[in-house]
Amino acid sequence: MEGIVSLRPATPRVSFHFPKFPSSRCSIPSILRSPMADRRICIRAQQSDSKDVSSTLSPVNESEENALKIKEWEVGRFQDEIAASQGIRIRRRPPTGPPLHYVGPFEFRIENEGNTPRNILEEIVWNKDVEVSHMKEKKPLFSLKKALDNAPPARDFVGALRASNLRTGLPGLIAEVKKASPSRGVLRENFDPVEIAQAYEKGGAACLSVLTDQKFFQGSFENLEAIRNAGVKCPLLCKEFIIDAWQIYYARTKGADAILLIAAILPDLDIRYMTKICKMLGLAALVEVHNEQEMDRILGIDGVELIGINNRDLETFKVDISNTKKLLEGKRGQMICERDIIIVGESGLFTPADIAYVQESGVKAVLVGESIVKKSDPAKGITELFGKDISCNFQ
Ligand SMILES: O=P(O)(O)OC[C@@H](O)[C@@H](O)c1c[nH]c2ccccc12
Repeated sequence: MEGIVSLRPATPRVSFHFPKFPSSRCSIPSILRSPMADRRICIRAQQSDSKDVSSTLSPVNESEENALKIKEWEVGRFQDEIAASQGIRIRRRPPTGPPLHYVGPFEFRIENEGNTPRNILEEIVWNKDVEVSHMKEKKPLFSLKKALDNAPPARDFVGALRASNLRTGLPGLIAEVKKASPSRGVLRENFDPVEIAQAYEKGGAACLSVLTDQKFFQGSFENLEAIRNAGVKCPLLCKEFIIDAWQIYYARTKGADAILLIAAILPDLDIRYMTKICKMLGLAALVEVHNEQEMDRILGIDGVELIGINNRDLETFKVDISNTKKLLEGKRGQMICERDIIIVGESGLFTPADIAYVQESGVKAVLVGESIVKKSDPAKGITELFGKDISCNFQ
């Protein structure tokens, strides 16, 4: 939104065509935001070499600019409305008052919610929104698409989990390269991502998860790239807060084999759209849920092969591994079996008893960070976690 305020075309060479939305009360898919945002970047790119031209702004431009701001604001409201109707509490960006000259319903004009995030997940999402819009400016989608040709080939993430489960009779392990988290602080001081990744592979991990969020998890895309380039064979999950399809392309150019889609922040239509993009790029999508409502939403989407049940509530950080069991009971578990969906038990797993508990609940894979990354030898950490050596050498 900030960028729009500073948009000052020197000459009226840019014309805007707004999609026609019937009324400010109706719902439109949030993915419709992307063309708008892309247009914004495009316009800014066209203007990048112009001096400060604000004084030469004609009244026509001024009203076009206001119209753009109003439409973007309305689209933002539609997005939040759709999300809320699906039980999503996380708003995509801080609420702003309606733009100047807005002539919509009166209730919008007197509303003032303030711009404090309601919880940590919302704070992460708001930060990510700003971060992604800056990254998109530097590397627009067309240049990312070109970079795809030079990316290392995508490997079979789901296949690796299935094979490991068959080989060991235990859940396939996705071992997480995680330096820190907002809830636990720094987990490992001397943190060498490649060394940790190699130890995980040696210890019998089927796949790895690499956190790429810098601000809250001290991760990076450099870590992901370095692990891939070091020749680690385990397929890699890019652990990122994805809110825009652009990030999926970016992850692929950095060597990811899978990405994470979090149901608590993405409406159904985004998940449908993004899983299709993943298929197109040869990536696996791990769709993460935390409660029954999210699980039911995801089971209503065709083509989802991999669902993660997070035992940690990302809004409060409370961890409860019985969440995995709860979400797999009854009809849901049956449906998952029939469709041959792989369930990944995520977070808070520390002991062989924890692994046995989630396995009995129906998971075929687990995602583990803290308990193994903290060990001086993460390979041994895996043996301790499973209560036996699961490395390939041993079998
Ligand atoms: O360190 P733990 O408790 O073993 O958790 C790992 C993983 O499940 C957790 O890092 C995670 C699950 N979903 C996420 C979404 C974003 C960031 C992190 C996560």
